[in-house]
Amino acid sequence: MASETPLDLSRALAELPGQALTAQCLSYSPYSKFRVGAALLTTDGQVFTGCNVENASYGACICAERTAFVKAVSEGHTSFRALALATDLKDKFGTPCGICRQFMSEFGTDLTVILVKPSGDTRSYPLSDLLPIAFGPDDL
Ligand SMILES: O=c1ccn([C@H]2C[C@H](O)[C@@H](CO)O2)c(=O)[nH]1
Ligand SMILES: [Zn+2]
Repeated sequence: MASETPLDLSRALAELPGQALTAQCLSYSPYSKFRVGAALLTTDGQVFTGCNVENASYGACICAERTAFVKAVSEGHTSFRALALATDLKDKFGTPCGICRQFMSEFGTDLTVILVKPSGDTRSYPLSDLLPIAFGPDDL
């Protein structure tokens, strides 16, 4: 396969918010009614989507971000470029919970996290800004 060009990367990044919004449609959230979607871009240009999946045993709920990461890692991917996160919040940007920040940081804190409003508005942060001085694999 040909190596990824900068044009491919900018197109992949531009498409990621829409893919997170599409993934949000599959949210299984009958308890919180808080619908979340995620789209995760690997460094080799593949995209894995995820949504939050809730459970009658509330503690068993899994967030959209971790759904996307578990799908990707279980298919052999451990190198990631960006994750887009879509919520229904209109007046502010929804942000990843603490567990997800830690979970994502396992695979590198240079990940770009793209927050997405229902309007399609975005705001991006390096994961290292969302989880400074993280505890990670190099600390063990
Ligand atoms: O970044 C977040 C924050 C929350 N949730 C989910 C967990 C639960 O299903 C619902 C309410 O917390 O939203 C996510 O998927 N991602
Ligand atoms: Zn979370």
